[in-house]
Amino acid sequence: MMNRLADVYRPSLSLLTDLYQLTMAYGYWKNDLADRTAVFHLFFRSNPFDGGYTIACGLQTAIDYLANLQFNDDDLRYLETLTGADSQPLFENAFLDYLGNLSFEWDIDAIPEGTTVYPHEPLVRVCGPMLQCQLVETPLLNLINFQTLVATKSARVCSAAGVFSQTPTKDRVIEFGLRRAQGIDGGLSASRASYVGGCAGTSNVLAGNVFEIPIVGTHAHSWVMTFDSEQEAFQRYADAMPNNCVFLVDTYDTLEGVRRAVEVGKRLRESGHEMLGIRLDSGDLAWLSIEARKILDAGGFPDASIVASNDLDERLITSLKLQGARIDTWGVGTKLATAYDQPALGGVYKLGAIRDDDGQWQHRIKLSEQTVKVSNPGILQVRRFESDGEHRGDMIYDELLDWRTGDDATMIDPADAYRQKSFPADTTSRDLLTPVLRGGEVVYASPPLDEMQDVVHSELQATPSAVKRFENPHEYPVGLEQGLHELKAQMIRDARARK
Ligand SMILES: Nc1ncnc2c1ncn2[C@@H]1O[C@H](COP(=O)(O)OP(=O)(O)OP(=O)(O)O)[C@@H](O)[C@H]1O
Ligand SMILES: O=P(O)(O)OC[C@H]1O[C@H](OP(=O)(O)OP(=O)(O)O)[C@H](O)[C@@H]1O
Ligand SMILES: O=C(O)c1cccnc1
Repeated sequence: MMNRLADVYRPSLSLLTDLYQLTMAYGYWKNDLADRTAVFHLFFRSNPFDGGYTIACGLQTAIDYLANLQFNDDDLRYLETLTGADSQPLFENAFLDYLGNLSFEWDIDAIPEGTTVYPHEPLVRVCGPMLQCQLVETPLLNLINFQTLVATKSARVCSAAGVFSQTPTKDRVIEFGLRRAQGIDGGLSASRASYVGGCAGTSNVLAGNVFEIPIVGTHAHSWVMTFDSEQEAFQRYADAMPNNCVFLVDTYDTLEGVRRAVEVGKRLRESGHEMLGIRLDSGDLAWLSIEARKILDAGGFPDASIVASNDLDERLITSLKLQGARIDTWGVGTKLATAYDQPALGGVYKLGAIRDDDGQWQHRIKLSEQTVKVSNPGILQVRRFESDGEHRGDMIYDELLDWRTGDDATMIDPADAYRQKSFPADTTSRDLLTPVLRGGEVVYASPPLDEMQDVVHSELQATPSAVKRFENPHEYPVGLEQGLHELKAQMIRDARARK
């Protein structure tokens, strides 16, 4: 059956899940476990891009999804058609009625967008009826994994360009990735996450409309190729759009192109408009930008921007900067929007605790051959310690255990119990997980995207520079609170003894 795109991107997203969430939901319902209270954590196990940090992103999208989640009649009619191996319906009608009448009750806490986050830290904590927690595993991972990945890439690209430098520069990064993005939502989500991560704008007009992100556009080679000469192409563009003139100068001979842009720019000025700049899209971008800068300055255009594009990423930008490139606007497409060198963040969603028949919390753990992959039990929170304006370490602690704010804190590396770090009780600290839903109602007002960018900026200012470097970054200290570490070790011993 062929659907129009407008039908596929539907208002109800309750079917945007893996079937196994629904088979488990059915199982919980059949076993009278649907309403058993449980807590799950969404976390990842390693920073992307061999980097030292990650930028949390996608929460507002996730909240929007959760706040509007419902199984409508169309969804239920589809689920009714599903059959098992014996050709009998997969789900009883009474279960589908139950889904249709579900009123969601989760308490959800999450780390605000733009915050630096690290492996093993819960980005989202979902507490509520087991069935309801289970249902949202796949969509939460879908929404948070990708945007967190792209926001991290964006922060890296923007750092390389100097966007976050202490001494302000003119540098800005524009995201140009829509044509190479992973489909419609890949493009839209990438534009949002790129903006949160520090980009100044996007070429994606739909993202501009949906997220109120500044949009930016120059012109392509086809424009220049349409006319008999480059000079004519620039002039006709200036006549048509005098208030948005960035000329792409590399169709034939780049430096000749810059000289022609200057000529057209002078005529434009006579008509009361200013040429905004030129764009380089091939050749040696360092050398060409240096030469182009000289031509623009000598021609009376010291404020004209030099935009560069062509397979740029954080490493290439770093190299171009070291070569003295005079580029001030970095157009970054494919490598940013597709998170080219690491196409997925390996975020996972694991059960941390469940209430028993007597209402007592029972810790839960998932074993693995690799110690670092063993999940953390409990109702987890993250405490970030800071001193002298710098982040010093994050401690994952269990709200069910005895550690309390104001106690001395000792944390233990989950991958190596011999690595410990302590913070005296008077160390400045804050909890990262913040209430976002209570009893299914949204209690958190997402800040505007501009403010999320500011969070990225201040978070990176406070991140040790050794953690931020691209090559062999220093591992930021993240540990388990001592009591949690001991509980986990005991649970691992008990579970292995049971095998
Ligand atoms: N000075 C430089 N130092 C390092 N890499 C550079 C430099 N200048 C350009 N590059 C990068 O080198 C790669 C190749 O660029 P080049 O223009 O030679 O090839 P191209 O992309 O095939 O060109 P075209 O778009 O004309 O086909 C691009 O990723 C570009 O960004
Ligand atoms: O290189 P990216 O970071 O993805 O940036 C976007 C690219 O898209 C456009 O050209 P396109 O790639 O369509 O064609 P071209 O390579 O022939 O210029 C533009 O000129 C950039 O080069
Ligand atoms: O506006 C541009 O220059 C642009 C937009 C998308 C992709 N490449 C370039």
